Amino acid sequence: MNTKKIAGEKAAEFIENGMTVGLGTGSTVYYTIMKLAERVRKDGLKIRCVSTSSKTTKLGEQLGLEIFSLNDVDYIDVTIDGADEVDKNFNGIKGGGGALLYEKLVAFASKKVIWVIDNSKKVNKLGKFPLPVEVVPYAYTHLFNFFMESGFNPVLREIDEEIFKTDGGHYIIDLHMGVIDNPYEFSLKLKDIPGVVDIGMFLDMTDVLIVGNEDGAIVKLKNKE
Ligand SMILES: O=C(CO)[C@H](O)[C@H](O)COP(=O)(O)O
Repeated sequence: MNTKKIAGEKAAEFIENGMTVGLGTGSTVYYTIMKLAERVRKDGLKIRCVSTSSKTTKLGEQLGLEIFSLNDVDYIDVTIDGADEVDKNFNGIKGGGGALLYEKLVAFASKKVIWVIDNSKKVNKLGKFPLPVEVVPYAYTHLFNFFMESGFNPVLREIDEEIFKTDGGHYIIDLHMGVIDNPYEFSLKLKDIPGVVDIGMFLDMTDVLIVGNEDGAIVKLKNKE
């Protein structure tokens, strides 16, 4: 049973004619994008989309979805995205796929944010998943050393032995912290460091969580059981 598919496809049901839709990045929202493209093709669903990464733009365009730049829309009705881990308050860590900055910008411009995950992503406290920090390349060695001295166990993200570059032209340093006891305080502390562009901690941004299980999708609304 593909629980990512179950969650991803369920989320597509939240999209209605005429909406502007934020398309997240990753292997779960992939199924949402496939389903939306199917509805556009078969049912004549009319939507405008804003993408969170070059990867998603490529997929969306291949499937015939209309992709607009974030600056060309006034707002986004609903954004659907994945997450790497999520706590009971719908706070989470994202950026495993390296798209955290654009994902956060798109979420911020959205009236509603839906996350699609499978059961394995649920945690009591954030921090098991390494926290991605997007940094300016100009200063990355200094930031890396600072994180090292602070005991944050930094790892510079590489792919095929090359430094990974985000769509925004930045680098990512993943912090292997373990449990983060006060995510709000820690988030402010990190974002205050010169050269940190953004971090993969998404606090108070998500309204709906869709969890894919063997038995189907569970839809949870924020602050409701
Ligand atoms: O934040 C992300 C990309 O930057 C993804 O949403 C996150 O990594 C989850 O991906 P997947 O659905 O493939 O597990």
